[in-house]
Amino acid sequence: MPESILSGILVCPICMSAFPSHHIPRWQQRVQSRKTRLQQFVVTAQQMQAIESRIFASGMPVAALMEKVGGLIARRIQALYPCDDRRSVVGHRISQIGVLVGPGHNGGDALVVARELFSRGYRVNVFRPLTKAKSLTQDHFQYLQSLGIPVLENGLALANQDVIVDGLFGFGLERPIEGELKTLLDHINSVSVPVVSIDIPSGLHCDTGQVLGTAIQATHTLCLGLWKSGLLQDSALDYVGQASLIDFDIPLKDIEAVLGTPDMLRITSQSALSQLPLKRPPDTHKYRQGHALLIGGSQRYAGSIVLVARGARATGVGMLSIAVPQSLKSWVVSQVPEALVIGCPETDAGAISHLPAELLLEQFDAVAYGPGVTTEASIVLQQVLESQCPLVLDADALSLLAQAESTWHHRSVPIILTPHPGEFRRLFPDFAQASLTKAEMARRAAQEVGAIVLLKGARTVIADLDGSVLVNPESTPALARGGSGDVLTGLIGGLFAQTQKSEAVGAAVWWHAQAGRFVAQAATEMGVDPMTLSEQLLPALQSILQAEASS
Ligand SMILES: NC(=O)C1=CN([C@@H]2O[C@H](COP(=O)(O)OP(=O)(O)OC[C@H]3O[C@@H](n4cnc5c(N)ncnc54)[C@H](O)[C@@H]3O)[C@@H](O)[C@H]2O)[C@@H](O)CC1
Ligand SMILES: [K+]
Repeated sequence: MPESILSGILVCPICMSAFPSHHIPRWQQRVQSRKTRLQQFVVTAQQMQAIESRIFASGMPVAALMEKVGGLIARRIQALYPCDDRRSVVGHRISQIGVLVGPGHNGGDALVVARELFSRGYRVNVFRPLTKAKSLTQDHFQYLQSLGIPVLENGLALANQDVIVDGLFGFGLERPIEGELKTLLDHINSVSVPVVSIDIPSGLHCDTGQVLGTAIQATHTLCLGLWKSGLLQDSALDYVGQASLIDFDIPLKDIEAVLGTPDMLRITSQSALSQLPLKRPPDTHKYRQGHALLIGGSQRYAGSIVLVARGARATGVGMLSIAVPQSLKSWVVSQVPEALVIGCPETDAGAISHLPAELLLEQFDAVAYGPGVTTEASIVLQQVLESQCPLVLDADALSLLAQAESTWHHRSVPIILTPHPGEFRRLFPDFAQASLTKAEMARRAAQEVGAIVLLKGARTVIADLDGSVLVNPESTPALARGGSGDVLTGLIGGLFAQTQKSEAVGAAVWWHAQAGRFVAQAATEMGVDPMTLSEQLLPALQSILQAEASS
């Protein structure tokens, strides 16, 4: 497909779309769209079993599926760790692979992988710590022995391999790993041999991501078929390593039959880019592009409101108003010259005491309130809650909200809460339980109060009022830094003012995380300060759009 370059963006010469790929053949589009949708689904062990049962009931033999999956895993491992054929000195080639085999079908997969890699020239050593096995797994083991593939007597010898394949337990793990097995896994974790885990790192709970006794710290996790919920939990991140999906062509109809309207979805580039960049009608004017009001700042935390404003500015919002303590007004004007800055009466400590009566909140399409306001600003909270305006509440506003009466619950106009885990605990003590996943905590909170709840973390989740949850699967620890949340609040406020759609919240979270990754790549994780982050929001988005257009 020929492409022309306009202002540095790859565009289709036929219709000038930034996505020339839409002219690819229909069958290819169907395959592409299936792959895109597949990346969005998240399942529990029970749901995966139900999907698997449907496939088997439709006639797919269990052994055939295992063979197919094992072959795909072997190919991926071969690409990650090419075999040392002694003819090449390029790349990280390896010769010895140790395969840890469990009693169930995760172990069966591992045995197919072992056999395939053996046939492709790798030296393979298998270790099977538990002798009882499901019959298919046992059959594979018997065949593997007949091929002369060595079986290790002692699992500690796995530490001498170039790479370890972990096929001990998958989604069938049902109790904590103890005794000799625990010693073995702890030993594997203590040596610096790369580990590729099949489906999930052995020891992680498939649904909650909690460690049952101990768990493998994988270098790569090759998740089979559909993303398992446990891999998307903050607590799993130390174990999962680099995670990717092995698509073994599960029919969409079986996924849809089991998941129905999915109650949890991963945010993907494709889903976020269906929102971003926001489309502007050619004949638009500034008042049609949303008017956002940002309320924040105090003498003590003066800079936060500027970071919010810089986030909002990147969204292209038509009009930006900013309410700050009177004493900060001229400085904020100098930082955000395009904004209408409103000086508010302030307390002795330099916080906003109340919003001026002439400031009509109803004229705004969204109000973002909270960063830097201190916990003195409780009158302002009442004023914004009583307005008929969509609200984004963050930072100190959430601490104030935790002390407020519950009259704001199920407000008729949207309200978006953006707590980090500490703020969430103060707001929703009943739902902040270690036994619940973050998604479940956010879901219960959202339904209890009738608000969109964005619970921050390494894997931020967003719960909507209808019980659905989005999880952002890619981010960077570089964003764990004072002020980066202010930029996010601005992004949400700016996007929501223009769209009035809850999808804007997921798009903002994705954009913020991708910008963090973009800056970290150019300037290391240390370089992701909130000012730089806010400056790079648009270059990051542009770079992703270009990559998508040329792929
Ligand atoms: N879902 C799918 O569509 C597919 C799944 N496959 C594989 O099958 C796996 C699931 O297989 P299984 O259901 O057999 O489960 P697992 O292979 O995870 O293991 C279950 C076995 O381990 C035992 N076990 C559980 N916890 C234990 C513990 N703490 N200590 C000792 N033994 C313990 C159980 O009694 C059972 O025998 C997946 O993770 C995946 O690797 C693939 O083969 C093909 C397709
Ligand atoms: K595993």
